Amino acid sequence: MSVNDAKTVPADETSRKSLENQGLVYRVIDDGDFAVLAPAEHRGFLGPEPTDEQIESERELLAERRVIGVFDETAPQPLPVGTVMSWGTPLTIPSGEIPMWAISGVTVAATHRRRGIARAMLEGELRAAQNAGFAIAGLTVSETTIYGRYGFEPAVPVQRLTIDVRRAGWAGGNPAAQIRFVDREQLADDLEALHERTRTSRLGDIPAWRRRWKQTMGLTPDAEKPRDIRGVRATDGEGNLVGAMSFTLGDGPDFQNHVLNVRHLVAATDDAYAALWRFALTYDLVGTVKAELRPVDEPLDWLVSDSRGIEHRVHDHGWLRILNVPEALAARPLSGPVGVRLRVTDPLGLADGAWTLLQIGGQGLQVKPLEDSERAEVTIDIGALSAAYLGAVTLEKLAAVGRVQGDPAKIRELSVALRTDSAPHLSIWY
Ligand SMILES: CC(=O)SCCNC(=O)CCNC(=O)[C@H](O)C(C)(C)COP(=O)(O)OP(=O)(O)OC[C@H]1O[C@@H](n2cnc3c(N)ncnc32)[C@H](O)[C@@H]1OP(=O)(O)O
Repeated sequence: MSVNDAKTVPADETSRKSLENQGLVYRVIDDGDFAVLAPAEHRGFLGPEPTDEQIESERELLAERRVIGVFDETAPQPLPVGTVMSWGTPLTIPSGEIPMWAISGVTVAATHRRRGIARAMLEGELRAAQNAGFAIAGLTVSETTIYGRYGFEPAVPVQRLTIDVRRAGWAGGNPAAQIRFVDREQLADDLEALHERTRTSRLGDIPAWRRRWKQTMGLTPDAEKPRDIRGVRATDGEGNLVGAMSFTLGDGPDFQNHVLNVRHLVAATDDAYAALWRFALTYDLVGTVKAELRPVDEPLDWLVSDSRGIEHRVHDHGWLRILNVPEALAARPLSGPVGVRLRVTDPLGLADGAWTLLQIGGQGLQVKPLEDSERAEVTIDIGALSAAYLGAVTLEKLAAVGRVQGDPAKIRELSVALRTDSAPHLSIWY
């Protein structure tokens, strides 16, 4: 299925029936219902009631997505009591891209919580995605405790950096790229262009959308303090755009120690990367630089004089859920020769099975069903396999906590095969 066709996928019949048994209506929402969707979603994420202008500004994005609402027709307000949206998107993997079913905007009204509405919506999304031919689903989460039960696990970690700039110092020389301030509209365009140019070199990243960059630059009606947001672009010797950074400057303990918060930093060249960081770390009257959603293999430590001036806090960010094991594994090249009989367990019964994985020479991976699954050499649950899919966690580590069982030599063989050249990095929320 093309990634663009997700919007036409109908509401899942099993979830529709299970919610109907509770007197609830589960259905795909169309353009006419967007006026009630945005208020329900804002309420679900503990935000204020959106203005008409905000609802209108979200309409364009919602129109591109498959939106599900759960309605309680006895409720005095017409707002859905459950929401979820999804769309097809390319996910960067070692060989290029795989179509992914992205899920977002999962909310259940506080009046209807803990009676299985989210479970029905999530299981409905996974069945719909699988029926539509997607081999993998993904999401980013508000809480880490919600999605493991559906077979999702963190597969793309990121880190938060807090930099004491005076202690860290700058040791990265004088990069050639020129840094110049630009207005917010220009920087939204620059971030969009650079993200699209570079995302296929970041395992685990996905395309963004226009509204994402407008939000980053404070150009949507819900923006708080948009005038605090500044932007710089980096250009190379020929004047080509090679990097961009949006940031805010906040108060620190005193006037000489402001805090520079990096909202987004993207570079298409190593020189632009160094130039943007040098700009941030040598900003007059700034004592601390903070940055979120940075790659865990960020080379910044090697550009400063004292790497202990940089605090790293690694945390989960991109969560994946494989829906079709043979297709997901065959889509990404494994490193080196492999011959492993693998059994995958899946509590939801969507992707379980047993296969022989064979890769010899340059022929690519052959995945054949294993007749007698008892003969599997390695057994792994679907969440653990999803976590290891882009190489962020080794199977040895997952075996140490009981998520993988079997012959240690075969576990190691498959673990080595799943290794990737770089750490995955998802640079946006979705
Ligand atoms: C991809 C995204 O959109 S991430 C955003 C998620 N949404 C939010 O954080 C908004 C605020 N929270 C909510 O709207 C709701 O509380 C939701 C969506 C998280 C849960 O909705 P509910 O309808 O109450 O969940 P539901 O009753 O279906 O519970 C299903 C299971 O999840 C568990 N669960 C539900 N919420 C949570 C939670 N916050 N933390 C841990 N477990 C949870 C339930 O205990 C239940 O467990 P079980 O079936 O394994 O026994």
